[in-house]
Amino acid sequence: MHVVTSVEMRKLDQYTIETIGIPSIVLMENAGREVANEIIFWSEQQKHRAKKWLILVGKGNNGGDGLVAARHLIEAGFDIKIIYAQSSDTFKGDMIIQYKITKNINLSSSVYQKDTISWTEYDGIIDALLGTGTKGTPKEPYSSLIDEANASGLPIFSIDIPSGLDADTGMIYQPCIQAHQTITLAFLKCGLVQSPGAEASGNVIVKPIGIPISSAENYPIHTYVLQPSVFTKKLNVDINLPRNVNTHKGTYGHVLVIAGTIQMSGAGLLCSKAALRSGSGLVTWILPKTVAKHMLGVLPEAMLFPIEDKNSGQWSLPSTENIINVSKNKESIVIGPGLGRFKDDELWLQKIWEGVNSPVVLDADALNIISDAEHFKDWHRNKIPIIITPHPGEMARLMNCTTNEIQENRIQKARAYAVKHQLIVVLKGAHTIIALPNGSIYINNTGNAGMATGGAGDVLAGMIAGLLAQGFSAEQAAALGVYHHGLAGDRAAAKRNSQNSLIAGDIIEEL
Ligand SMILES: NC(=O)C1=CN([C@@H]2O[C@H](COP(=O)(O)OP(=O)(O)OC[C@H]3O[C@@H](n4cnc5c(N)ncnc54)[C@H](O)[C@@H]3O)[C@@H](O)[C@H]2O)[C@H](O)CC1
Ligand SMILES: [K+]
Repeated sequence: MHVVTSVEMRKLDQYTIETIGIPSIVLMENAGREVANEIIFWSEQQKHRAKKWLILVGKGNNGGDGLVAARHLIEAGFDIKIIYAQSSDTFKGDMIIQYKITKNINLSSSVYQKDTISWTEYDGIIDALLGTGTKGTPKEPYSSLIDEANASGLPIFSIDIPSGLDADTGMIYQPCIQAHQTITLAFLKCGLVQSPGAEASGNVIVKPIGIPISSAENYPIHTYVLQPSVFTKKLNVDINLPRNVNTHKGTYGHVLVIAGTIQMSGAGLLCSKAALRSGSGLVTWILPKTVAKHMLGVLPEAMLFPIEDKNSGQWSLPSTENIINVSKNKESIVIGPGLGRFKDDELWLQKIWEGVNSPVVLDADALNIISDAEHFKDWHRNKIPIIITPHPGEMARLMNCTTNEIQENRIQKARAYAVKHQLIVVLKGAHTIIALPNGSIYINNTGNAGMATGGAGDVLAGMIAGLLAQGFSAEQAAALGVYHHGLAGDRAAAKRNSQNSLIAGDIIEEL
């Protein structure tokens, strides 16, 4: 469940080699053997023999893993050909040892020359070119070799990471191996669970090579992929906890939804319904009076609290007093879906922020208000837990950078903002990132592209507020909300046998 950067991986390697005393050559032998076993397992499932493989070998330890795999595949009756990206005079350390062994057993090999490989003769490729030692875009001849391998149409099994992937950010260089499967060693690498790296890696499996899992605890690694074991072990929550019989709706809390305008009333509706569907006992939706008139009975399970709006259907500064009064007996508050921008909205948000005493979820325009706030820097450092749920564009505005800069380093950006402002950041997108004030990161792997649809964010904000209302901590509510939001989206897409036609309401129905 741990996810590491290349630097962290090297530290864990060093700890294992120097402190525990397992020689690196043993780790490499274990790695190569695990890769060979995966290839044997896969080839046995193919209709035809699939035993003629090319192993593309780089000059570093990733290449060494490949040479070990070659030996074990030969022993298993495979027909193996090694293609060295570079000549052996560039090899060092464990790679020289492996190279000599392959020479001693006369393994068939040659140094790569452009357009000389007859790819169609082979059943598959092992990519042992570049691993966590990659720095920047693959240089020649790696670049041409990667292009040829991708063009061959053969299934490619990458060792540790697909060559051409940035192991830390998930960005892919040009070119990057498009792997059928990636056998990553010891721990997941960050780049394997962030787009577009996740897509280039194909099916990712983690294989132990002798580095103790406990080393990641001691190191300490604080990045995890959200999965049931992480909920129980790290977030101390059992996702299947049944409800206690002797309870009533008050047990499950009361959410205050501050959302919606005449143009975007649906956002408040989706947010309120999602809060109910995530299990909160009660929901009060506070909204401009003109909008409220049209919402009577639309969501009978939610209570409406109309706010004077002088027939504008918009928010205004004087509403803060009512909002703060209504918030008094609520367990959680969500501000922002369909809120729109209005005169003095920064002062409006600051007054509410300073006046309420329950955990707050900030989404959509509430985040844009903060981005434009002159002196936001401090008025959030108060007693209540804050969860913000920006999409990459909103995160870019909050951090005063471009959306691309966010997407190129999602984990670092989300972590930096969460630690600096001491709040929880839910950075939405493929593989949503949850960053905690202490720097811990949870990466979500549920969900699908069909959820890129208007209102999906309103649903997530409502879900997180609904979970907060039930007494989950801010990090539990953020993680549970993101994880189940994606699961519900996956179920909805499966039910409709389509991602394209998914709409936000379908997600709520699958909760
Ligand atoms: N460290 C260990 O105990 C183990 C590591 N394992 C495997 O080793 C790799 C990491 O190996 P490393 O030697 O650090 O480098 P790489 O093999 O990943 O390749 C980098 C290699 O290639 C050169 N290089 C770097 N960037 C580029 C580029 N853009 N273009 C061309 N060439 C490049 C660089 O000089 C290096 O020499 C790890 O992924 C594991 O696969 C074992 O699995 C376990 C023990
Ligand atoms: K590789």
